[in-house]
Amino acid sequence: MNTPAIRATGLRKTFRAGDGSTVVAVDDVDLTIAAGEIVAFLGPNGAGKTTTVDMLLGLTRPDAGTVEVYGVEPGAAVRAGRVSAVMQTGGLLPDFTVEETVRAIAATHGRSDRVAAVIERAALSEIADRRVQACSGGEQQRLKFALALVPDPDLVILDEPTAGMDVATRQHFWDTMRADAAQGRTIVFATHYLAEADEFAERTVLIARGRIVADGPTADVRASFGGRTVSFRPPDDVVRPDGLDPAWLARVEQALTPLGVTGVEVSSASLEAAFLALTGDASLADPAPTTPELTGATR
Ligand SMILES: Nc1ncnc2c1ncn2[C@@H]1O[C@H](COP(=O)(O)OP(=O)(O)OP(=O)(O)O)[C@@H](O)[C@H]1O
Repeated sequence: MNTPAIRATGLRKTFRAGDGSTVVAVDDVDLTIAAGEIVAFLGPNGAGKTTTVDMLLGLTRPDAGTVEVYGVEPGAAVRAGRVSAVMQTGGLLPDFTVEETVRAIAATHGRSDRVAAVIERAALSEIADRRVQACSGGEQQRLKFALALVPDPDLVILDEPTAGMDVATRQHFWDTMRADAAQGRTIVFATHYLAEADEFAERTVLIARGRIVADGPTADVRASFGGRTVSFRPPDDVVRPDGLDPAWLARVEQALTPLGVTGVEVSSASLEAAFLALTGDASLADPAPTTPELTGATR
């Protein structure tokens, strides 16, 4: 069998909180990621995503457990240019231009040949001469992404990669990621955007309070916990500014089809429903839809 990109077993990390108590940030995490997978590491704030990513990259030493990246310890994999990361924090030099930043990092890797390619890949050509301090949050994020691509790594680990990006930039970012994955790059990204996991990851690892609570194909994670949702659009004449006609609703409960309901759709429950069921975290719920729609969940 091919060596997995990541093999982590029994990972555990605790921190001492300000009040002297112990916080278990990561609690007995086992994770194996095969080469070429796109994996979302999904969890609410404080779930343990960053701490896990730090351990996968060798930035933090686990209290217990082991991590191998392509069969070697993470630091060695990083030094060999096989893995790189886009982290939430981490400095860019404000007075450098975008291109100077890429050149400086490329030089440290001995990969000055990669400068033009990564600038193009991260869609930075138009702002190559812009100083970092004048770049927007999303542009800085793209620059970090470019820096991560400099060593042409087999594995890219991204911690909240699209934070600060607008919709179009985010879309372009993921198109690039997908193209890279199609060529065999392994991509692991931490996110608390459910939609991003749903749309871009083949596999979702759901983490809550330091523990993995679900791990599988994203569609399965979505389907296995949320039951089924039936949604349909009501006829126009029962839609009111403040909602749906309650008398009509009562009749709908008695019988659906004779009431002129069209466009009935049966779809899997959202990943969000799975997330809420598994983590009990309501902070990630989408706002209520503005278009009146009826939905009913069944088990
Ligand atoms: N250096 C530290 N000292 C003390 N506690 C820490 C430290 N780093 C992390 N923690 C705690 O460990 C837990 C997990 O944090 P972590 O940053 O890994 O979560 P996360 O899932 O990445 O969250 P977010 O989405 O907010 O980035 C949290 O309770 C956090 O407060």
